[in-house]
Amino acid sequence: MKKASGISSEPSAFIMSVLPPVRKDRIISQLPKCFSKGAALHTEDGFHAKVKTACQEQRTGTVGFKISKVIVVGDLAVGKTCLINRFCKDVFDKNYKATIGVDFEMERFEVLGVPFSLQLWDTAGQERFKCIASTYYRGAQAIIIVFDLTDVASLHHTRQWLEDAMKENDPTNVLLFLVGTKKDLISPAQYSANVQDAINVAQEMKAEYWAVSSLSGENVKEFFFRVASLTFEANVLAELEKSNSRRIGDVVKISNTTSNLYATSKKKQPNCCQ
Ligand SMILES: Nc1nc2c(ncn2[C@@H]2O[C@H](COP(=O)(O)OP(=O)(O)OP(=O)(O)O)[C@@H](O)[C@H]2O)c(=O)[nH]1
Ligand SMILES: [Mg+2]
Repeated sequence: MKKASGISSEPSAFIMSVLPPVRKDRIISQLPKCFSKGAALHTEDGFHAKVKTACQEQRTGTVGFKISKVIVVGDLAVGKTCLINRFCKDVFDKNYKATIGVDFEMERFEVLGVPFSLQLWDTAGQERFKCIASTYYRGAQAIIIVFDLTDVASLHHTRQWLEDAMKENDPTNVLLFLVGTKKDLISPAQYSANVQDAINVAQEMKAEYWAVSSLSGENVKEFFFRVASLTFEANVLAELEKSNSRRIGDVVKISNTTSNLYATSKKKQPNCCQ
């Protein structure tokens, strides 16, 4: 895993230029299903119609060149590093090696024919490294809050992890995921007895809930495909919104009218055009 030290947390042209090509098994042509309808960011069957049309017509603006930042937080040893390593490298290490500060992995996808990259930031759960790790929280488009399905205290601590991560981020612009790991270590009966508690926490946070196992790989790919798809969808919708407001701004300039409608849209114009 690449060490993050000395590397800016912002996407850079340098990183874009050294990206490997999109792997065949990272091509997403349909919106993957949510894990639980009780705690999902949305339960539509497919991508938003506007997003599908924009992709078909190649009107996705800068999305194809963007790298979206995703941070992974949660208590020590809940399985954050194993989750990322299972998805990115298809490996699992049963020995615990604490993350020191942060690491990151880059994953390239192709969603509805458009290239899309995620930068996955793996942060340290140990208290003594929290200070370094939290300096990398800023600018996240998605936050994955991880807990261990066999350790109920780690579920309770997720609220604090979310609060800390949100201090550095804009709540209206970030997608939240709550992930329970080590599903292989609990019986189906234990799982059923506790799942509602986790779903309640996810609903309270307005997060999408997933339960996974990095040892067996259960739900890991499905989960990251969902993260990539929903982050992509949000990016395209934001891009369309931006281009619509630019178009309204153009009308203001040409017609030079002072009607209420245009007066409102004029506020959206960038300073340089006023
Ligand atoms: N059985 C099982 N063990 C797991 C799973 N995921 C992680 N582990 C084990 O849990 C321990 C901690 O995993 P890590 O991924 O290093 O935990 P972490 O959250 O990154 O820990 P920090 O870096 O200290 O914050 C390791 O011994 C892993 O092998 C899983 O899905 N199933
Ligand atoms: Mg780790």
